[in-house]
Amino acid sequence: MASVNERTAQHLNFSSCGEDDCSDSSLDDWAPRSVPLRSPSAACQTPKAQRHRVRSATVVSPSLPTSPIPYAAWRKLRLCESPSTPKSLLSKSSLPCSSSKPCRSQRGLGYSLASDPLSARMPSVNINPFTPETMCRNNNHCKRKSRRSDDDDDHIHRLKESQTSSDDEELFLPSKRPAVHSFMLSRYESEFLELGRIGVGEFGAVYKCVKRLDGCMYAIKRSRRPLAGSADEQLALKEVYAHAVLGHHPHVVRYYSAWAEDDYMIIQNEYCDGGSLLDAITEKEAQGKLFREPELRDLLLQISLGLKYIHSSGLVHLDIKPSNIFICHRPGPSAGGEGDSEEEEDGNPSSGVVYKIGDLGHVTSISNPQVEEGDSRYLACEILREDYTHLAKADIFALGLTMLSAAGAPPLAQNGEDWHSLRRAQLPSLPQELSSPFRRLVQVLCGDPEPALRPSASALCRHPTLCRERSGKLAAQLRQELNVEKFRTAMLERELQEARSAVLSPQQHSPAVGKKSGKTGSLPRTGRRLVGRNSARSMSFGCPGL
Ligand SMILES: Nc1ncnc2c1ncn2[C@@H]1O[C@H](COP(=O)(O)OP(=O)(O)OP(=O)(O)O)[C@@H](O)[C@H]1O
Ligand SMILES: [Mg+2]
Repeated sequence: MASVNERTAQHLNFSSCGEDDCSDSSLDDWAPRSVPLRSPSAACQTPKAQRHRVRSATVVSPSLPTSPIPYAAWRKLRLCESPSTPKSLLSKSSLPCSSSKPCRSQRGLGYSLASDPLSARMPSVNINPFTPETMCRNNNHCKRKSRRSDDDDDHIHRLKESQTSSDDEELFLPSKRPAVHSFMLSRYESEFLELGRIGVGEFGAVYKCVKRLDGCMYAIKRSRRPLAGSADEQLALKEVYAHAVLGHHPHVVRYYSAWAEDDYMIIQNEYCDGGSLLDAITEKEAQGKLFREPELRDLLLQISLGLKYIHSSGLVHLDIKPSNIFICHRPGPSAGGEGDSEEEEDGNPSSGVVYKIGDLGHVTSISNPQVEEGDSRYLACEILREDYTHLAKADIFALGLTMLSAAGAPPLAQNGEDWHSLRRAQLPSLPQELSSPFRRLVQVLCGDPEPALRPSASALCRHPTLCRERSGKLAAQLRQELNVEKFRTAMLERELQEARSAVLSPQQHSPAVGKKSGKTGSLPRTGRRLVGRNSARSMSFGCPGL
C-alpha cells in the first residue's frame, strides 16, 4: 500500500515535479487502453471490440471512517491545532510541494531544503527579472561586460546580446526554469490530502482524499491521459455536464466540483464508503455468500429510483453495471433524523445500505442522443443496431443484467454466441432459488429483446414485488411508532389524572406552595409539563388572585 501511495503521489504531483523526477511513473496505470474505440455497426452483431475492459485493479484503501476524522488524521491535516477561521485553515493547509523529492525547479534555484527551513516551506519560484534586486545584479553584470567591449556602446544591443548568451541567461533566469504552470500550486495538492487509490477504470483512476478545509472524504477521479482533443475529453465533459444538470439525489453519486490540471480532468465526487457493487459481489463470492432476495429487491428498488430521477430529467445513463453502482453505509432512519421528502426517506432505507448510480461518462439526452456505447456485457441489442427510440429501456435492460450478476450469475459474455443467446431471453441459471414473482420481474427487465415491453423505471418503483418489501418495512416502522405514541399517551393521561386530583384537593397535594407564596390554591410544580408546553398557562386551577 505504501508503495502504491508513493507512486500515486508522484503521478499526482502535477505542479512541482520535473520531467526527470516523473520518468519513473508506473506506466501500467496510465497505459493506453489495449482496444481502440469501436464505431457502431448498423446491423445487430456481436460486439467485437471492448471499450470497457474488466476493471484492471482495485487497491484496497486504508479503512478510515468517512466522518469524523480520527485524531491522527486531523493532526496530519494540521487543522485541529487551533480554533481557526477558514482563512487561517486554508493558509495552514496549503502545502507547497508534497513530493519528498526536491523539485527540479528547487534544484535549479539551488535551494537547500535541509539547511533552509524557510525555503522548505516555500513553493519553488522563478526569478523575476524586473525586481530591483535582479535589475541591480544584471546592471552590474552589464557594466562588467561594457568594460570588456569598448567598441560597443549600444546599451540595447548589449542587453539583447546578454539575453542570448547562455552565460548571461543564468543571471536573468534559472538555467532550468519551470514552465509557467508547473510552479503554480496544484489545486488537488493544496486542497486535498490523498489517502490512497481506490480504483482504476476506463476513464481514469479514483483516489480517496480528505479535503483539508472541511475534513470530509471525497472520491477524486483523474483522467488517465491528457484530454485535449481526445475522445476521453467528451466522456469527461459529459460526466461533468450530467452531474451539474442532475443535482442531488440520494441514489445518484453526488458531484462537488471539477477542474482541469495540466490538461487532465479532475472530478470531485462523494466518497462511497462501501465501494462499488462489483466490489461487494466479488467479496461475497470470495466468502461463498450471495446477495439474497430481500437484498436484491432493495438494490433493484433503489437503482430504479435513481434511474427514474435520471430519466425524468430527460437523460439516460447508458453504462449501468455493477462497477458503476456505489454503496454507502448509512445509519437507519431513526439515527439519521427525519426525512422531509420522499427522496430523503428513500435515501435512508432501514437496511442501512444506500445504492447510488455513479460514473456518468456515457450519459446522453433522450431527445437528442449522442450515444457512446457502454460496457458491451450489459449492452442492449437495440443500441448495437443504433435504434435509439427507447433509450431509457437500455438502462432497464442493463439493470436486469446487473441484477443477474448480483444474484450470482456467471460472468457475462462480452460478445459471441453467449452474448446473443442472453439477448434471446436465454437467461443464465443462478446458484440460488428466487421467488417466482421476483424471477419473473428480472426476466421482464432483460429477457425480452423488444425494448418497449420492458417496464419504465417509474413503473418499477411502484411494482408490487418491490413495494411489498418497502411497505413491509414501512408497516413495521409504523407499528413501532404507534407503540411509542401509545406509551406517551398513557403517561400523559396519568399526569392529567394527577393534576385533576391536585385541583380537587389542593391542600392535600401541595401544601408547600400555599405556605411559601402566602397564597391559597394549587399550582402545577415548576417546570413540570402537564399537557403540552402551554397547558400550565391555559388551564384553570381555580386560584383567584393569580
Ligand atoms: N465515488 C466513489 N466512491 C468510492 N469508490 C469509487 C467512487 N468512484 C469510483 N470508485 C472506485 O473506482 C473504480 C473506477 O471508477 P469509475 O467507474 O468512476 O471509473 P471508470 O474509468 O469510469 O471505470 P469503468 O470504465 O469501469 O466504468 C470503481 O469501480 C470504484 O471501485
Ligand atoms: Mg465506471
